[in-house]
Amino acid sequence: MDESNATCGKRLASIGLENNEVNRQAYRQLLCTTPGLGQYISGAILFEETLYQSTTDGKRFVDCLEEEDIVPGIKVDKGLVPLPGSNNESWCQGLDGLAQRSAEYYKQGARFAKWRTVISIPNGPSELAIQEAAWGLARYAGISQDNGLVPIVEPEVLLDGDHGIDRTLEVAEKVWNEVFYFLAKNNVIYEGILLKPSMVTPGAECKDKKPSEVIAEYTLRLLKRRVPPSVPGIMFLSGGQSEVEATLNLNAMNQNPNPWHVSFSYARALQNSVLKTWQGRPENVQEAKLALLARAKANSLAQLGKYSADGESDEAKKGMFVKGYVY
Ligand SMILES: O=P(O)(O)OC[C@H]1O[C@](O)(COP(=O)(O)O)[C@@H](O)[C@@H]1O
Repeated sequence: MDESNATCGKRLASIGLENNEVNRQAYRQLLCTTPGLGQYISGAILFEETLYQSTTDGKRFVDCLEEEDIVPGIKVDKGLVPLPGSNNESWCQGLDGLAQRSAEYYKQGARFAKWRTVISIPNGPSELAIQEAAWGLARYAGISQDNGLVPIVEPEVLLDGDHGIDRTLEVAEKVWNEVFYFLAKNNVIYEGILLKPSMVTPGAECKDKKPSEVIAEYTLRLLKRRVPPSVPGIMFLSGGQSEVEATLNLNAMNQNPNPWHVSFSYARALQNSVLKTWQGRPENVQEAKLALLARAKANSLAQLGKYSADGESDEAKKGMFVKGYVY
């Protein structure tokens, strides 16, 4: 639930709400005060505004989460900007002043951090963009650990493009190669990081769609080739997949043993039916909380390999990919 204000605005616009602090607070309040959520969710990434925000009754969101045994985290990157000298690619800002900000976030209750950068397959990816993404993630990870925060390392390989699944695997291998190279150079402790990768899927516009079993097989192949077993957890992003697709893919990955805890850190694939149920109306809040619990439970089962899609709604099966989506 760490959407930057611009991204949160897109989510609110999808249900006809204005992007202002009151509406963002109302939405985050719905999420943070869902009783029982802690049975299925162990951490929540917050945007800076939310870390310092309270409910309308004056209770800090951080305290609401802690009561549910949900560990609060903080998105620390400052977003994407064009990367000069590249093929219309981007780089992620936020290293300046990061040590001081991280120390402040820790005081406010954050115990982990997130930095999201992106790699575009149709635009290259150029060596420069991959190196820049990897270096930024590694520098951020070192600074986070130095300030007591567990860094989530997120180089998102975007879904955009008509390439097949083999091309995604090839690019993802390159990206994780560089990421671990620079993590090592920065003396980052592997036992104290979490990864947030994209699943290895065909591009969104590729005609050759693949079933969950194949996506799971490719994604695990990537992880086994590139991720040391000392890394404790892999929390996937959903990247525009439908809620059901993201859950089925995670479930398929957990059908067989692997050295990590393979789980989820979804935004859209947890929140879509919640938003659609809520519609910004106070009378829908209870039902929206139930929708959140249902998605959280489904993914909690999937990280044990025990999920079945029987009875899922049509809304949950709708894809959320938007071509050229810029956060
Ligand atoms: O905060 P940003 O940079 O706008 O990122 C957008 C979203 O990307 C994520 O990292 C992954 O989201 P999805 O699961 O929707 O792909 C979220 O945590 C975040 O809200």
